[in-house]
Amino acid sequence: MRWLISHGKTRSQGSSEKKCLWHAIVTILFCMRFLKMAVAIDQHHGFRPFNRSQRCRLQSFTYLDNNIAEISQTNLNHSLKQAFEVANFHRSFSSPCLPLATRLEDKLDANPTVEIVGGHRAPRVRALVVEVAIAIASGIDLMPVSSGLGGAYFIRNKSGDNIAVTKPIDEVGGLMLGHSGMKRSVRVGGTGIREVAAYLLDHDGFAGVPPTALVKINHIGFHINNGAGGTTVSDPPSKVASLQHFVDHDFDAGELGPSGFSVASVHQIGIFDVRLLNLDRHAGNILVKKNDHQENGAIGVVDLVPIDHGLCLPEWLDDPYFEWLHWPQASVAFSESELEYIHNLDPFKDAELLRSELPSLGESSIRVLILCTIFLKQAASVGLCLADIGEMMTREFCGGEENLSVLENLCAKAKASLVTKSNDEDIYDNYDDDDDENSEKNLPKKEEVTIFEFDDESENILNEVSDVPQHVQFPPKMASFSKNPRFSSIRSMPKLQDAAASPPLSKQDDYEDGNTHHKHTYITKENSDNDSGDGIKVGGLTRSISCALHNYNSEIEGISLGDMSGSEWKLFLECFGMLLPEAFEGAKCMGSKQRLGTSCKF
Ligand SMILES: Nc1ncnc2c1ncn2[C@@H]1O[C@H](COP(=O)(O)OP(=O)(O)OP(=O)(O)O)[C@@H](O)[C@H]1O
Repeated sequence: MRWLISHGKTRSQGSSEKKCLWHAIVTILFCMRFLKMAVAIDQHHGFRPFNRSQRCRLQSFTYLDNNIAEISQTNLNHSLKQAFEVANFHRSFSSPCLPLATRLEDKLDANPTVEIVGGHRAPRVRALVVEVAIAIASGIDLMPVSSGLGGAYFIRNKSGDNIAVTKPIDEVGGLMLGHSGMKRSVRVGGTGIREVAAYLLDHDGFAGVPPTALVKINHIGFHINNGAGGTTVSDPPSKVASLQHFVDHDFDAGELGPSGFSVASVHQIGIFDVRLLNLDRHAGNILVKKNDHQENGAIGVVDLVPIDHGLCLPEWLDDPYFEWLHWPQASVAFSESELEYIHNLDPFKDAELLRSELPSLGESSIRVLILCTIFLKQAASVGLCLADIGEMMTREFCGGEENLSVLENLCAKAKASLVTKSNDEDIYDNYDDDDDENSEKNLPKKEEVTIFEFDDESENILNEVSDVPQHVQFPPKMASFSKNPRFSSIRSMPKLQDAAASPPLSKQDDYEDGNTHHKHTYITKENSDNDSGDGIKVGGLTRSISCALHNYNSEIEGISLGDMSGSEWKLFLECFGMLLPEAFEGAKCMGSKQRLGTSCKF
């Protein structure tokens, strides 16, 4: 190797410098292949010629080899340099043969330390994983992040610079996998996949979501819950986690306030949040990078970087949190290029992307994306601004009561008309009351869905987590109607309880949507005595919602989109589309100028 480097260097002084550099790289790749074979032999056969540190070095080269196509020329040189440093080639590989690994640190090396398990096709993630793999191979420690709700770690390179942030999916706020998380509509264990979905959906880096992947990562520094609330090192954990590129920043938006932010940067994040129905866009989740200093020392141009997308794409329409909603920039009309970007969004293509890249993301969440994107496109096309749109999606507190958002009301109305249409067409003839009595037989047992043991096999973990939402649909508990005077047309809608906001009509309902085929088990129990509270009238039938999983049943609110068959969903979208123009008229009554006033400048 030494010869190789010096050979490359000497020749590179001549005219064919570039050619020689590539010659050296190709030769190195050749050597890597050889080393890779050695690693394979080392891992899969009883004969283990390498000790721990040698194995680490070999792995760092193997990662580089596997991912070399993804790395740009600059990164390649940098990564090669780092890999050489890690490998520390002045030490010989001709170590004596060692006995089978018995030490803990040797056990750790039995598997690769970082492996992509979701979002393979996303740009720039392989380079990120290579960098992290090299850092881990060099023996760095994980640094728990002090801010946030816990469960995040910084990963540093050998020089001590942060290069990535990783969040194991089982460490969110100490909650159990599969249970309701910080928001009921996103389960614990479902946040990592949403972080990756957000990156995949941020086409052309429009909002600036940092490269993110879902990985299986093996590091002794992870917190292990051993059941007794303590940490043990006897069984080093292999965890599924989101892995995100670390973005150098100076503040978060909460520390600075919005006055220095450009209209475009606020719009880009806002448009993104609307599409994905982000429930958690608080100011701490917007990083701020200074670009410029004004003469008076004030902060000039800044870049905004959105992070923490674990609470996007909920399983049903939930109440989003948009920090930017009352920032003046949100009331400025969209620019031509923003309108073009919105116009070019294709929600069905996005849905396909998620289905193919992240198959364990539930269909109900994908429908939320489709619906919100359609809403955004239509709203922007009639001239609504970001603040108008965000307001229509946000619930309103009125007299101590939470009212459904305008968007939710529109969906409830569309669902109600769907039921009416469906009844007219007699599509529910197959509904059988007798079957309903047996419905609980079809339910997953309580333990099956409430207990999620962490498993070494990441795919199993992801499937377990995703199984819950796919089998159990929670019919919405309806809140009262929006009383927002801006949306007079919505106010005239009937009360939801009477409007039959579509609880499921059969225990099992297959639907086809695009290339996928889904089966849902609904949880219903007939109770004709109860037509108040949870009782919802549907086409003359009144049912109360009985859920075997009591801890999930209480306080669940929101309109579910996942409980419709494929044909119902199509019909629903049609109805929804027809309701939009009238709703937008109401929103337009109050123009952005009125909200902004005249003295507002950026
Ligand atoms: N990509 C990143 N680049 C730089 N810093 C980051 C990045 N991601 C997270 N951080 C830092 O880590 C902190 C915690 O991250 P994050 O907000 O994603 O975790 P969290 O535990 O979900 O927090 P919370 O839910 O309270 O917002 C952030 O406040 C930020 O300082």
